[in-house]
Amino acid sequence: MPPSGFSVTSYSVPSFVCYSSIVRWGILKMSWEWGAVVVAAGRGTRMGAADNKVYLELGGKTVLDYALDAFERCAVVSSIVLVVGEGETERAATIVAAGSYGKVADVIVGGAERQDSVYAGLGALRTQGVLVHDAARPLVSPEQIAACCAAAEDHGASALAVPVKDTIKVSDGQGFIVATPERSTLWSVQTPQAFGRLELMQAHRQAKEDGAAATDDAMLIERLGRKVAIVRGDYANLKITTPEDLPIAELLLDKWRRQS
Ligand SMILES: Nc1ccn([C@@H]2O[C@H](COP(=O)(O)OP(=O)(O)OP(=O)(O)O)[C@@H](O)[C@H]2O)c(=O)n1
Ligand SMILES: C[C@](O)(CO)[C@H](O)COP(=O)(O)O
Repeated sequence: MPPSGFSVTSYSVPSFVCYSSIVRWGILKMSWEWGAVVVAAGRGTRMGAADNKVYLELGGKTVLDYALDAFERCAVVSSIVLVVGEGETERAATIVAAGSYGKVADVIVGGAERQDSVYAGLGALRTQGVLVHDAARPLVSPEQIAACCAAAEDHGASALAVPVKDTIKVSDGQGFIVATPERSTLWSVQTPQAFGRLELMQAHRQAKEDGAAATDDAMLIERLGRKVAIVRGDYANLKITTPEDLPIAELLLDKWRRQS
C-alpha cells in the first residue's frame, strides 16, 4: 500500500486503472471544490412506462434515490443540483426531503434534450469542478465518483467507461455492415463525467452556437480538441434504459445487500 498523505494531484498517475485503487486505499486529497448536476428530466421513452423511469421503484426506493444517495455519501462532493422534468419539481423535492439528501442545493427544471438539462444545471452551481450524472444510473458508487474527480483534476476532464465486450459493427443505414472498428480501442462510456465547470459551460455554449448535438458531455470537450481521461468503471453501473435493465439492477442490488 502507498504511504498515507499521498495525493494524486501532486503525483503523476500512470494510467486510468490507478484512480479506483487510489480511492479504495483512502489516500485521495482533492484540490477543487466539487458540485454535481444530476439529470432526471427525461421521458423514459425506451422504458415504455407510464411514468418517468427515474421514479420507478427498485428495491423499495426510486431509481433517483440511489443516484442521489451515492453523491450524498461521496465526501468529495459538496453540493448537488437536481434537474427534473416540467411539473416534477414538487415530487422530486419530496424525494429529496424524505431521503435527507442535504447536499441538494437546488431542484430546477430541465430542457427538451439531455444537453439542455445539463446546461440548465451548470448555471445553478458555483463550484470549480462539476460532475454530470444520469439519475438513470442508480448503481454508481461514491468511490467511482471520487475517482472521476481525481482524474479530472489531473487531466482537465474525465469520464467513467468500461471496455466494450461485443464486436461492434458500423452499418450503412440500410441493414448492411460497412466496417468493424478495432475492439481494443472501444470503450462504453458512462456517467459520472467530471470537468472544470467553466470549461464545460464554455463547451456547451460553443456547441449551441455551432448547432452541435451530443449524447454526453465528454463529446463537447472532445470536439474542442481537448483531452478527456478514461476512468475504468464497472459494468454494474448500467443505465436503466429498457425494461430488461430493471430486473438486472434488482439482482445486483440484492447481491450487494447480501454482501454488506
Ligand atoms: N431532456 C432530457 C433527457 C434526458 N435527461 C436525463 O438524462 C439521463 C440519460 O438519458 P436517457 O437514458 O436517454 O433518459 P430518457 O431521455 O428519459 O430516456 P429515453 O431516451 O428512452 O426517452 C436520464 O437520467 C434522463 O432523465 C434529462 O435530464 N433531460
Ligand atoms: C451520457 C450517457 O449515459 C453515456 O453513456 C449516454 O450517452 C446518455 O445517452 P442517452 O441517449 O441519453 O441514453
